[in-house]
Amino acid sequence: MTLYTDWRTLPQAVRGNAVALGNFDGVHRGHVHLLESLKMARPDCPPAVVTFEPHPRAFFRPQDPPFRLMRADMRAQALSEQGVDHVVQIPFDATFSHSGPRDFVRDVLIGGLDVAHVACGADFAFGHRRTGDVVLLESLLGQHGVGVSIVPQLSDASGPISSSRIRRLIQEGYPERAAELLGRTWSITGEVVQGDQRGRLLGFPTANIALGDYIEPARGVYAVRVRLPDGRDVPGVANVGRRPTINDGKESRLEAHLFDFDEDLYGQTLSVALVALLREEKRFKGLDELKAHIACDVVQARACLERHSAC
Ligand SMILES: Cc1cc2nc3c(=O)[nH]c(=O)nc-3n(C[C@H](O)[C@H](O)[C@H](O)COP(=O)(O)O)c2cc1C
Ligand SMILES: Nc1ncnc2c1ncn2[C@@H]1O[C@H](COP(=O)(O)OP(=O)(O)O)[C@@H](O)[C@H]1O
Repeated sequence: MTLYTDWRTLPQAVRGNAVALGNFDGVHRGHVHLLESLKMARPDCPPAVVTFEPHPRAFFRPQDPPFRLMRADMRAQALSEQGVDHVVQIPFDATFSHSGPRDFVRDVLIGGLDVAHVACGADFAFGHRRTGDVVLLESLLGQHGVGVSIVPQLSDASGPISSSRIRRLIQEGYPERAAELLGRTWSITGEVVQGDQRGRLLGFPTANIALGDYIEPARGVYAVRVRLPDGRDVPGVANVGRRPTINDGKESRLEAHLFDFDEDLYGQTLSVALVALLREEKRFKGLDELKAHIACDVVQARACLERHSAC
């Protein structure tokens, strides 16, 4: 998979492909269904994705709380795992946001990519003030002889599978249900930063990761699996929250304690998969009580991870 961030200078290999359009936050089962529909419509063309960064919602409402399910690099990797060879990630800036729907089709899809076919969801809206819809997209591309697959949202018993539904499940503390819709356990990827060096004193060192642009999951203690840069998967337990016992936590962060592990992790990029929520974050009377409770969390997390791996 190759990632391109300038649609004006795309090489020949990216032209003449079948293209799926969208934000693809989470690369969930609905997105995979869209990609499968694209591959079925044009089995003769390599599949490509045109997406945007930052997410348009973050560009228009920067004051809103973070909401991302996935970092852009992890999105590109997940798309690659679905057989996407080319990801065109358009920088969503003020100039781009002002281009109209006709500009987008003429300049990007035809001029930049010379698309052979396009697939998108029925609710795909594009161009300045979201004035372009799928009917306009079909009509504009039809003038160039390009077909469009408008793919209905994939649904389960509770309704359509969408990034916003997955976000709600994560915020409300249902990582297992979120995983069903994603097709994989939801994980947070980030660099391990320095904390207060208190974890080691407690007997439970924790790798601290800032939530950054990620949506804040329900605060509490989770059974986790931690993917290290060298590919090792280490079971562990993590706290997400503001650490009310210590009372110095101004912002919520993720702290993972890895089982049977004693290596320096500072500066490394980890992916922490939140498997199950074990309990809410609490304010304890003191560090001894916190320490005793973390020991119980470890036992519970180990049992929980064993149950999950047995499934
Ligand atoms: C499994 C686990 C559960 C935790 N639960 C709580 C909690 O309920 N309340 C709280 O205030 N802090 C909780 N913590 C956070 C600890 O206060 C924190 O990890 C410790 O102070 C170390 O901080 P440091 O990494 O900045 O040194 C928990 C940490 C772990 C690893
Ligand atoms: N089992 C482990 N789980 C998590 N971190 C570990 C573990 N063993 C060693 N470490 C290292 O210890 C650091 C955390 O120690 P801690 O005292 O909690 O410091 P900090 O407050 O900086 O997070 C981690 O960033 C990592 O480099």
